[in-house]
Amino acid sequence: MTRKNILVFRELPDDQLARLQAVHEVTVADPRSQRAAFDAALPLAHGLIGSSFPVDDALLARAPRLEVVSSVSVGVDNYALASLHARGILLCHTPGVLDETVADTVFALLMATSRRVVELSNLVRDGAWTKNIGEDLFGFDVHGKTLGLLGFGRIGQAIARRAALGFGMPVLYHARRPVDLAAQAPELQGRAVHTPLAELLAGADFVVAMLPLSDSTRGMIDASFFAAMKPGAVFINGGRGATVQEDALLAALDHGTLRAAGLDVFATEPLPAASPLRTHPRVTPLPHIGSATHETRHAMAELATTNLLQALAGERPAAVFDTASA
Ligand SMILES: NC(=O)C1=CN([C@@H]2O[C@H](COP(=O)(O)OP(=O)(O)OC[C@H]3O[C@@H](n4cnc5c(N)ncnc54)[C@H](OP(=O)(O)O)[C@@H]3O)[C@@H](O)[C@H]2O)C=CC1
Ligand SMILES: O=CC(=O)O
Repeated sequence: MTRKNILVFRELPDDQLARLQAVHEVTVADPRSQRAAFDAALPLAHGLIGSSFPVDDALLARAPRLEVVSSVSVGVDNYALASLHARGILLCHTPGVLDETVADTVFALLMATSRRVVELSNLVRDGAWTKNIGEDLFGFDVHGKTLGLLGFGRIGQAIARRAALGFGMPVLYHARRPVDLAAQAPELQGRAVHTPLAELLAGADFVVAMLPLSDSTRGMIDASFFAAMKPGAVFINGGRGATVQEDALLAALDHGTLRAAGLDVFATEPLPAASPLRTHPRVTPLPHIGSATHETRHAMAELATTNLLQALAGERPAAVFDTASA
């Protein structure tokens, strides 16, 4: 087989890099820190692999030989989908291998916000645990409360399983189409119910957004959304930051009835130092760590590498994103 040129734009584990180097010519160059090397390799590249960097129209215009882009992520909002589709460039991603880990992270945020884990841990660290804590520092139960899920795909369903089967939580979910639970998630039959958004927001004690970022979801979590939430409810975002209007979220915390927010994702990442979300007392912020365990990040890199090798060999990769659907 002809050796092709691969440009790795975000570090890969050594064993996956070795799989690529065994078959192809590989350049590793992070466009943020090794711009000149990246720019030199891009026009020759047949395949790109990496994550967390915008592969936009301008970048694609400088990559005339490109056949495949393999993202080490499930979300594809960093990619110029229309141009990829128009040029017939395959886009691969990593669905499925991170679902359980991301669902764990979302549950960590549910627990942290409702039981005030970070705040009370800091109280101990600060030497302020001088007597039994009083009601002013009590939390709220998670078990038995109602969970409202926005997005009920692979990860949403993994969150719903934890909530319904582990925590006895009724689950209301919102997606554009109801899911055939008998076929896709029989264990959630009778436990998760497709619900109109207004009804979900009025009934849920925890609202978890697990949405992709697209034209239809950008900014959809706005002031009217927060105003429609049950008083005292908690908001968690594990999907993409730009689905939320962050000013509206802050207003709901400061002037509305939102109890707390747990956020793994932000409209701008890393979160700017000046963002009030960084230090708000009722916000638990995380640095986009949904899938960040050793096991899962390795599984993502392995799937992305397999996708790329398959595509460059002229085979149908294991996980192709349908750019025509965007
Ligand atoms: N924090 C992190 O580290 C991570 C974040 N993510 C994010 O989570 C997203 C979801 O991943 P995954 O579960 O695998 O994706 P899926 O494609 O399996 O699920 C997406 C869900 O969102 C629903 N949805 C899409 N558009 C809308 C809309 N306009 N209104 C209501 N529901 C909508 C879909 O249903 P329907 O099409 O019927 O509307 C579906 O239920 C990723 O795209 C990524 O952005 C993923 C991994 C890690
Ligand atoms: O945000 C992470 C992803 O895999 O998408």
